[in-house]
Amino acid sequence: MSCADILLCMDHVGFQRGRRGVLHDLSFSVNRGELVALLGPNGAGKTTLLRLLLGLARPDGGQVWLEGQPMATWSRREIARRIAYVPQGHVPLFPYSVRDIVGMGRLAEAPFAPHLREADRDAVAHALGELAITHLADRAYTDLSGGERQAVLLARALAQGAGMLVLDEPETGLDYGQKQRLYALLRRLAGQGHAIIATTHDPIQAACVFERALLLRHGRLMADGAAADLLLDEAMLARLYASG
Ligand SMILES: Nc1ncnc2c1ncn2[C@@H]1O[C@H](COP(=O)(O)OP(=O)(O)OP(=O)(O)O)[C@@H](O)[C@H]1O
Repeated sequence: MSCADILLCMDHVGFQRGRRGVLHDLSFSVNRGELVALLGPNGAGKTTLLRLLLGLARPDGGQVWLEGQPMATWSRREIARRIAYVPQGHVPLFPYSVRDIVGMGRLAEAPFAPHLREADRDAVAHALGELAITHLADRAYTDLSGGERQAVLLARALAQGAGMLVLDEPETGLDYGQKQRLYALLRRLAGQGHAIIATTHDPIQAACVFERALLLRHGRLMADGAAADLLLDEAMLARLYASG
């Protein structure tokens, strides 16, 4: 597989924790405009795979490529300008306002700026509006519900302005309305050319929202194909989620 002209590419990637193999010989690529769901049982290696895609962990074998260059050659700031990450279960330390948290998404653009510039403030306002949380802008992040915090982290990722979004179980804690807005937003962003990869534990919902699915089991890629084909196939889901 050639990774030269591809946005993000994994080429025969393996990853170990101690002596235990967590990911084995993974090869796939994600291009601009793709909306990709990553599914697999608990412990399959989904979060680990995302960490490799973000350059937060290094493979023990194979190579991760970003825009045709090995991930290890990019600086953290260069990666942050290209990939925004919404992690699982973020624990806040300080009572920053929602506006400040979302504004932190602009740091990759202007890390040494003493204040947000007008373009940054516009990006923050736009992101708050997209997630329908403008009314929370002056509230302390630490005082919000889990679902509200999740929406704030999504807004921060959006404000970052990166071309790729990596989301770890983004619908966790969101109510029905917020989930529908999230899915509509992801589809809109993909339509505008963003590449999006998100883990989820809901295959039926993912079949409706995502175009492509990657199925991971015991750290191996079991299938990579059209989400509606893979995720509405009961035999496929039974194999993916079989115990043991
Ligand atoms: N810090 C760590 N130290 C040792 N092993 C770890 C660590 N983090 C994860 N693992 C192991 O690596 C494997 C993959 O974990 P990972 O979190 O990537 O799975 P996951 O598919 O995201 O699971 P879930 O759906 O439960 O979030 C699991 O067996 C897990 O126990």
